[in-house]
Amino acid sequence: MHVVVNAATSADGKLSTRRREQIAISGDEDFERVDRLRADSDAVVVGVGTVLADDPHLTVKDDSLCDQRRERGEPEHPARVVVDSKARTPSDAAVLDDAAASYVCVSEVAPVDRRMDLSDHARLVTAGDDRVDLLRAFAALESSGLERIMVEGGGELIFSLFEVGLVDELRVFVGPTVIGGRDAPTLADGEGFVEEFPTLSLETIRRVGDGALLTWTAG
Ligand SMILES: NC(=O)C1=CN([C@@H]2O[C@H](COP(=O)(O)OP(=O)(O)OC[C@H]3O[C@@H](n4cnc5c(N)ncnc54)[C@H](O)[C@@H]3O)[C@@H](O)[C@H]2O)C=CC1
Ligand SMILES: Nc1nc(O)c(N)c(N[C@@H]2O[C@H](COP(=O)(O)O)[C@@H](O)[C@H]2O)n1
Repeated sequence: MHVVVNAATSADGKLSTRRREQIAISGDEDFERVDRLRADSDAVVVGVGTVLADDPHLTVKDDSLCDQRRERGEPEHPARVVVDSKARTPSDAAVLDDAAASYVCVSEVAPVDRRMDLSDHARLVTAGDDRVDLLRAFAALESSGLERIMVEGGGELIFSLFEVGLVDELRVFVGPTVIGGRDAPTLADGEGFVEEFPTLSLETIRRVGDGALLTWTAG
């Protein structure tokens, strides 16, 4: 399995505003790059915080990229995966529609009625007691044939993936906006590290529109 985390931050490192409302940090050129990365992935993963905030669809937008996937014998869109300990994903969430396969990773604390409801719309992966055990959940995804994983956020999930050593690559588009706000989400939130900080190797820096794309590998 290869896990790429991709996100867009403002120039001051925020993923969105303190209201946790989605804002377009990427410009057209970066959204096209993100679409190509989705098209090259078997699954796109987000945390439930992102689903509740943005209601994303996580499908490939460019029809020619969908055609190329079909020509390669792949489904038109990658699978969508939500990491959601308590099964809070709304049943009418866009990620659960019929456009592509959907997975919801839950923990044992998820209420049975919510699990039953979600199982009508998605394949459920149960891993962890009170929080999704990401190592077990990602191993289950790999067993289902999902090898090329793209993670789109948000900050809580990205931190946890670094914590358990699941990140192979980090691609960050740093855009020309300043958002500010001590409560605005950043690229890696969670508890934060106080020692044994994960370190990255910088592979490339490239100008994309009015921002910069930084590509790092985790060692
Ligand atoms: N600019 C960008 O590229 C992106 C921005 N966003 C923004 O990020 C914000 C949402 O991010 P967050 O609130 O951080 O939520 P998140 O999307 O990281 O989801 C976190 C939630 O996932 C669940 N979870 C289950 N097991 C977990 C585990 N082991 N580790 C971590 N979380 C686990 C928990 O319920 C937790 O509250 C929104 O404002 C959204 O707009 C989200 C994606 C990309
Ligand atoms: N790459 C990127 N740049 C931004 O500026 C963003 N705001 C995001 N957000 C992510 O994109 C998802 C929306 O996906 P759909 O267009 O609905 O398919 C959103 O939920 C974030 O994960 N990403």
